[in-house]
Amino acid sequence: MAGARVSMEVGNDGVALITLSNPPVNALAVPIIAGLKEKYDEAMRRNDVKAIVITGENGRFSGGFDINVFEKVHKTGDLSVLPDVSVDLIVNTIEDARKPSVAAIQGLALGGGLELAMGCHVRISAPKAQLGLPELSLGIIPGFGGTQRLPRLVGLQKAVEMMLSSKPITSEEGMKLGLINAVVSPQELIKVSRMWALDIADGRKPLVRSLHMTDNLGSLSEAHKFLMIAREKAKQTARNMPQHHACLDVIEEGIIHGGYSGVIKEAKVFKELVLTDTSRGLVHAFFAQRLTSKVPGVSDVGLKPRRIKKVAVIGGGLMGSGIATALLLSNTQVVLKEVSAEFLAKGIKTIEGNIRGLVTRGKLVKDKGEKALSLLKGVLDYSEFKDADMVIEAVVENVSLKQTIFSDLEKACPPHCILATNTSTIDLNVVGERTNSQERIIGAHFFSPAHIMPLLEIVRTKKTSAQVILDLIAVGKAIKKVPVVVGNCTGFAVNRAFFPYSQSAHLLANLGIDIFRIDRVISDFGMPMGPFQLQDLAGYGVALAVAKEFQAAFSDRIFNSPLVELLVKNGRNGKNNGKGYYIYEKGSQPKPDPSVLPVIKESQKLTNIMPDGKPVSVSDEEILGMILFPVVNEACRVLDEGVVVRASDLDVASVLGMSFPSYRGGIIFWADTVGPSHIYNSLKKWSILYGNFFKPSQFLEERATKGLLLSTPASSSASRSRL
Ligand SMILES: C[C@H](O)CC(=O)SCCNC(=O)CCNC(=O)[C@H](O)C(C)(C)COP(=O)(O)OP(=O)(O)OC[C@H]1O[C@@H](n2cnc3c(N)ncnc32)[C@H](O)[C@@H]1OP(=O)(O)O
Repeated sequence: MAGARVSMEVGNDGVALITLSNPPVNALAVPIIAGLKEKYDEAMRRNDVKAIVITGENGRFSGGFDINVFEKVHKTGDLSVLPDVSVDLIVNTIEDARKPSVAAIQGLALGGGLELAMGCHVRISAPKAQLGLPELSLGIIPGFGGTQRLPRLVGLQKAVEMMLSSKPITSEEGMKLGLINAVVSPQELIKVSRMWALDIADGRKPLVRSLHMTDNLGSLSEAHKFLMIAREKAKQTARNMPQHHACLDVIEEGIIHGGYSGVIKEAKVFKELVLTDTSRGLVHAFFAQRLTSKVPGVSDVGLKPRRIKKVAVIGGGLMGSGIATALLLSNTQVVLKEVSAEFLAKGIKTIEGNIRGLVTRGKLVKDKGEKALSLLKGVLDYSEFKDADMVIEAVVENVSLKQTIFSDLEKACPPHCILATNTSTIDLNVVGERTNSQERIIGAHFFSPAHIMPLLEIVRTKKTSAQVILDLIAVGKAIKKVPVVVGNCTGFAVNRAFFPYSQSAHLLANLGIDIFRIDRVISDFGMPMGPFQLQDLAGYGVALAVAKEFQAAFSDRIFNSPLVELLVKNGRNGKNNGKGYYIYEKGSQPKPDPSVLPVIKESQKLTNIMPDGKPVSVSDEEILGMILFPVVNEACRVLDEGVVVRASDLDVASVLGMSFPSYRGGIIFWADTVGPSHIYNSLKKWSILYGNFFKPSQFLEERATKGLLLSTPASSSASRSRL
């Protein structure tokens, strides 16, 4: 890895300062690990070295083992590229050395970075450093002794919580828990660490090997009981993922047979987990998410994002107030415009509710909440728009209303102001038809609730300028969203790719397959809920409106199901009125409602698509394919038309916008795991049996017949770019 190096300076005090340097996060790449070993060997040999301090360059200790190495293993299957760090470096070279080591932490010590620090005899930290073991979020477990040392330092309960949640704590909290020995100012960090190292070397302070500690572990029976509860919880929260149970097993090994046994088992299980599909999917998702803001022609042409100080939001409904909340929380001044005092008051109340709700749930400190609210101003006209840097329009989906607003905006806003719309259905070229500002018109497609859902689809037209796209990417990141740049088409990327999702569910229901079985198969796969429960939640009005949009745009591959209309006719309105496919009662889980079955029968009678009038007989695997392969098929068209920059952007969008399980890597990554030719052959078979809805797209057919993965980039001439 270019630029990765480890340096060592030996001071007159006899302390060797070892510095890790591998920008931007000092990841423990293979050359860094080799460099550390080499410097340690030198420090041990030299008589003028009494003690060692390890630190990281540029205010960061280390972001952990180099995740690129996992990607390499995933591509080659070759585990030999994983160096033996746990025993050879951390136990033998650092922890069991004759000379003491102190970790001087700043910024972050995550994963292998924290494990390296825990192998040292003392940890001194600057304030507000992030400390954590997020390995489970990559489908693996800590592999440099973290499963053993963390419980010994902070206690079993806290250690399990930190590992299973993958969430970091601050150095201040670490100090309270016993993970950190002292929190000092950044200016004093190295000085205090050197002194502490010398105090140990000269016997004034004890040398503590955390792997040998036992006093924080509690009794064996308490540990057993706690781990049993943790396993039960993991069954619910981490379905389909092996790393949570594996982590608990490895922790238990160390509690029963001692830390060193635990370290040995950890290393073995770590290597096994690296090869799982879960790790492949999660590592892919990690890099894919970081790639979305790299947009050719936008982020690589030397442009710098402009500062967006003031944003005007038009419309204080659910979306507008959610968007305003997200902006306020990132310290942006927001002007909220509504058409009447009554609507404005309602919008402001929703924003206040959003922010105070975060405070109540402990997700935001009160002062920050109040500061955010102080940045909000409600208005009824455009006078405050004269110095706005960006406007986000979030009114109802009405073409002529939006056109009027955009032509008003052109007059009310300064020429540099970005004009964004949150439309999820209307063509952006049509929205800006009555303006001469096409280059600064852009889509900012948030997902509801906008202050919580992490995806932001940035919709560009052929005329949107690169500067405006870059600015919106920067705003998206500032408000903690993951921006994905997409082209202008019905449904954009996520809603477009997933429109067949509920359609196929309806098609199966009309073929006589039990809807509750369909939902179970889909939630077993890892979606948060099945398509019917999702429809109940979103509301039938939304289902009907969305179906209409897609019917108009893609009439060649639509299944027209009368079911939702029949439900509405029968007084059902989903979760809204407590009566949908499921029964909704306060305080209990939704229960399948048998009284919906006659309505489904009526729909089956109307569509009359069951072969010989009899329900079709299919396996669970076929149900999964019949629901998700049409989604893959439409995702292929999205790729073919160049609606997304790259296949992995669609993976990220599917995970963050549709809650497709991240451990399956995203819709295209998963499809490539299943195999394009299997998907193609299945769709072809079903299209013969059940019609055009399943007909494979040209892109899928080509990939399948040529034996190519769907994620393989198309040659630029072959794809019909919308970007
Ligand atoms: C054996 C061990 O137990 C196994 C391990 O240690 S596994 C690794 C455990 N560590 C982690 O999971 C941390 C992963 N990293 C992160 O969460 C975040 O990157 C961070 C909190 C460190 C920094 O976040 P942020 O400042 O927002 O920067 P972010 O954009 O995420 O990352 C900056 C760059 O560093 C890279 N990076 C971050 N951590 C990395 C790592 N551990 N290895 C390789 N690259 C890493 C990112 O890919 C990104 O690269 P890019 O600029 O080319 O896109």
